[in-house]
Amino acid sequence: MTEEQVFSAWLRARSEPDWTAVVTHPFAAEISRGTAAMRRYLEQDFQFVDAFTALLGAAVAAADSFEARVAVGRFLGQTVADTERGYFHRALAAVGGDPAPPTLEPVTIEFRALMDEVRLSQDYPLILAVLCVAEWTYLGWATRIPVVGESFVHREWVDLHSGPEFEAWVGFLRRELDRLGPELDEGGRARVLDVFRHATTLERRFFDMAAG
Ligand SMILES: Cc1ncc(CN)c(N)n1
Repeated sequence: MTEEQVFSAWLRARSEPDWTAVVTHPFAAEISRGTAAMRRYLEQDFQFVDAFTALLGAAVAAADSFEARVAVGRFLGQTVADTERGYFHRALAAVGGDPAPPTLEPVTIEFRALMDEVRLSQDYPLILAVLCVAEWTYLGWATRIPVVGESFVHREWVDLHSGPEFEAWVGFLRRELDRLGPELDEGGRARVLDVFRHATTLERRFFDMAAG
């Protein structure tokens, strides 16, 4: 099977032009240069990460193998609950951000609703679809940008979403979709595509919101 034939590549190809718009988004370039207005982005993204963490927990519960539960559980415990949590606390303090902002942007509300919906479905391929979009698009922009700014707020955010460990995590999510896709019937594949596309559109709108 060629790269283009695997399920994850099929999903990504059908999520254009939004996919390319996310990984080439001007706000991502702003993050890399360290000139972006990060406060609103980080405040809203901390609310995203809360629902995303719950979704990772659902993936542990819904996965169909011990090895998959371990891979997701390890990422949840070591990266999100440790490195990423620490980053958010330090970065929000540095930019004067509110960890519990009074207002959630419409795109934040919609993204959280999508994550809650697939979490409650306990449908592993649907859960994987959202996780894969969120991580693969971030790997996409974070590995494209050549130079990062001096501030840890920008540098660590790029580091968190690039490098061999993050690549391996995205590779795992893709392989899980590639393994499960051929086992789904047409309706099942269409549902995964629907969620994948919706999440990609929300990623684009999230960056649009951050860019102001
Ligand atoms: C909106 C969004 N999408 C993805 C990621 C990467 N976990 C994030 N932090 N925020």
